[in-house]
Amino acid sequence: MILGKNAFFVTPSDSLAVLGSHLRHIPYFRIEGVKGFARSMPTAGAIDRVANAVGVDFYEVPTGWKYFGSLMDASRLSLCGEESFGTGSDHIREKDGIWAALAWLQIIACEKKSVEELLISHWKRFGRNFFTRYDYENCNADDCARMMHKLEQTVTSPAYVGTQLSHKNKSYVVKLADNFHYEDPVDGSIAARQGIRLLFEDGSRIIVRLSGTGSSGATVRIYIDSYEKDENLLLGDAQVVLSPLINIALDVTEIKIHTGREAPTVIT
Ligand SMILES: O=P(O)(O)OC[C@H]1O[C@H](O)[C@H](O)[C@@H](O)[C@@H]1O
Repeated sequence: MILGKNAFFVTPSDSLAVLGSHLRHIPYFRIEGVKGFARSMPTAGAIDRVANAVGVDFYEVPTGWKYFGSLMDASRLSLCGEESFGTGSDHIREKDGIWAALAWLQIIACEKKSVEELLISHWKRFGRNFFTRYDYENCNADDCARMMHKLEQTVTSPAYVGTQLSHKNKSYVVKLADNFHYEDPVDGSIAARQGIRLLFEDGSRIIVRLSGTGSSGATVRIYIDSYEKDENLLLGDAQVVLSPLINIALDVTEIKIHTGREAPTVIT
């Protein structure tokens, strides 16, 4: 986890994106070159914009480090990360927090900027992905399966594309909605039904999936990725900016009805 002065919090998605746009400062990449970037599907889309701007291959993979490993083995990946804070490069086939902290220090030294200044410059250039994750732990597995089934049926009906979802004065138009399906570009293996994605026209996203690591019952994870490129809103309070999309996500999933939970167990 990267924290600047006065506990300035950097989301894992932003950390990945800032690393991606400054790899030229790290000697390893000057020698080896930059092969590709990847993030897990629920991770906010900040790195996508960097990949596009610098012309590097980009991969969106299901949750689980093994998907990055496959790309690394094939020399397709230089930098990867997940919303759950794992970050790494291809020097080792695992998450490496020490490497990530050292990479940040190298960038801070070269740019002569604080963590906060680096983030503000980044948001001004690329826009900002405000992000939060709601976890509902130890829910009834059958109720959650029903919720996921109903949500998938609703959002994957062809008429759903173009739907406008609103809360108070903010509206989002559905650009694409699916249950994420991944075909590994190296070995062709398929990972189907990896989580429901609602992608909006402005680049914002709602992701809903069941955890694969919960120990009892089912854990529902709802990921909110609210993209903002209006300069006046870049420094807004994250909880205020995220509030409309959070409310939309709670409505669309009907999570309170299905799980009986008034609030998540954990908010990250
Ligand atoms: O969201 P879950 O299915 O519980 O998975 C949470 C985490 O599990 C493992 O640690 C994986 O290596 C991570 O990639 C993943 O983020």
